[in-house]
Amino acid sequence: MTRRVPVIDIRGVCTRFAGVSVHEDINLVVERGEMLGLVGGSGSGKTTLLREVVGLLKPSAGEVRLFGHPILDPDPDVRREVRRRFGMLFQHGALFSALSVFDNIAFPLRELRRLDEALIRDLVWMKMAMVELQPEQGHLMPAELSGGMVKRVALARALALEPELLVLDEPTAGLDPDLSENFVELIRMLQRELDFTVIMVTHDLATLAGLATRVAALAERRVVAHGTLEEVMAVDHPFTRNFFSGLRHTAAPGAGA
Ligand SMILES: Nc1ncnc2c1ncn2[C@@H]1O[C@H](COP(=O)(O)OP(=O)(O)OP(=O)(O)O)[C@@H](O)[C@H]1O
Repeated sequence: MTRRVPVIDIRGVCTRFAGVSVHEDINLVVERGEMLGLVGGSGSGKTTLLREVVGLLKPSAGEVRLFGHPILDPDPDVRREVRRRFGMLFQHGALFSALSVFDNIAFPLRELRRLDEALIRDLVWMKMAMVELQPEQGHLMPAELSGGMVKRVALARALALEPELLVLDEPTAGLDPDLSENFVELIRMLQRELDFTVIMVTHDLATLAGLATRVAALAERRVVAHGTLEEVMAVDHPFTRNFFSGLRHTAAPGAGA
């Protein structure tokens, strides 16, 4: 029987900045269709790990493989092929401020695919419809958008190449609870429809409970808990006790599993 290649395979990753260790021997596997929520205290290295997953940062030791290939494969053709298979929504620099909504969403299509403009237009409009934006909103500039719209445009851009993997850094940060809930529902609906895999960093318990099928907790430079939300909540560690204390007092989480 052949084993399915994991979407993300983080192997023995160690990260040091100027001699200070942030990660020591991180090992995590994300299988196809999973939505992994990464949690951890401030400065525990969550965003750094996401940057290593997408190849923006090289770990000091160990490696990250996406779809069976090292994200930093020496062959540029392999790197480009892997790059086309994931989309990302990072908290900072979510949109290019000098580009319209349309051009933001078209950006990865122009950068990583050779397509004619008529096809790009159709694809951009399709992605806009997916995130409930009207075609006439395509000419708006990022500064003219509400916080919720910025998130939806950034999501449309992350989905432009029909990725198999979506990488989300604090997807609901800065949204009020209603907008946050709508955005979580939109991601959940799109995931059911498009069947992509997700890795996300979040501080928000509602986002975690609403989306994550698995959770990994980073503390003391390591993964201290990994499993379903219920399993991770049950781990007796100072970080998990503190982080989940709010959830324990509310109704059972409606995890996206
Ligand atoms: N490029 C860098 N150079 C030096 N130190 C860095 C760099 N990037 C991150 N760090 C340090 O690594 C540690 C982890 O940072 P990171 O942003 O990954 O944490 P985080 O868990 O995402 O935190 P938060 O929840 O506050 O966003 C921090 O101490 C940070 O100062």
